[in-house]
Amino acid sequence: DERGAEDSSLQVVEDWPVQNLELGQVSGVAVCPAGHVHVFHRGDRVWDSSSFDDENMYQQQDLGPIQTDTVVELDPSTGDLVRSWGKGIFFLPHGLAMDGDGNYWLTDVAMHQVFKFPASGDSVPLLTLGEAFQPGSDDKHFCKPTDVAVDDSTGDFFVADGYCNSRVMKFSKDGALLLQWGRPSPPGYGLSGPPPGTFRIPHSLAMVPDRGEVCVADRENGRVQCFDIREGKFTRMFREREFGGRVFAVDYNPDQGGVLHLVNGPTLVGATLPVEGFTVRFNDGEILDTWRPTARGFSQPHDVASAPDDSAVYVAEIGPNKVWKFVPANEQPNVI
Ligand SMILES: O=C(N[C@@H](O)C(=O)O)c1ccccc1
Repeated sequence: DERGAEDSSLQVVEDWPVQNLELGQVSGVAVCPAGHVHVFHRGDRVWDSSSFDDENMYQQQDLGPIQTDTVVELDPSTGDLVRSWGKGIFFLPHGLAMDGDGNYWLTDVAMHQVFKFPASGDSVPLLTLGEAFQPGSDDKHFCKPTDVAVDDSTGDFFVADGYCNSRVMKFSKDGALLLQWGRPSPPGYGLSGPPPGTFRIPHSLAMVPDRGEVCVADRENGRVQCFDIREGKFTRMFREREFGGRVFAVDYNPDQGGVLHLVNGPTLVGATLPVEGFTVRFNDGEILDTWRPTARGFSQPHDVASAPDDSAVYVAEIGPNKVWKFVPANEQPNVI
């Protein structure tokens, strides 16, 4: 068969998860230190054009929190449900990250808040930032915060804030604001795109621990920007024509000498480039591989995750409301 020993290109694992998990819009995916796959989804809620008014106030607060478990833990090899939690807590799930202790870091765009929950899945948060349902852009408020990334060496964490702010904020492990940077991209710019340090929806974060950087999926600018974690100084950018105009999520994996996994998004206008995943070499931005779940590609991939020493890559997708698993072609489970 065509699976050569050297074929490390990623392929979707068919029938993973084996069971239908009845997920709602799948907004976040993360891999915990134990290698389990954790998924953040919206149950019966959807984010559509009626969800917010033009002051970014959530319009369905009267519905109360989602009444099904919004965090689902899956076995990495079968996709079987291991455990779920999060019933009665969230209104509009968005970002999910896990730290080296297996704690959950989540954002809710309706509540404009960032939460840390314990690995136990207990429903009492260890940390809550932002004022419930109150958007803002000062030190105590977010506006539809999108993601979190944790520096396990210090416990400091970064928040991508967000749809209606254009900044990255750095907090100490106790939630004290240490630093923030970023501003909205100015309208109109040349072929090289808007200046570094400006954003049009910082949508996803990836820690790059071995280089002391944090990378940001600058969604509507169709690029990834990286910054040093001490001063927030711009270090490098990844922006390839093949990405098209939107990059929804980014993940860093130290294997293969250090690679980024990223997913782009459907182009809103004009020529339709494929909606797919990219494996990009961190050192020079070379696209090493592109991958998609079907010939047609994704429809709305929303988050991507992987773990060191594990060749699997997981993608959360809104629309089909699925989580996909990809592995190198030469590691596909042997189907007899
Ligand atoms: O970006 C949007 N949604 C996704 O990213 C998401 O669902 O997280 C969105 C924007 C405007 C209106 C409706 C949805």
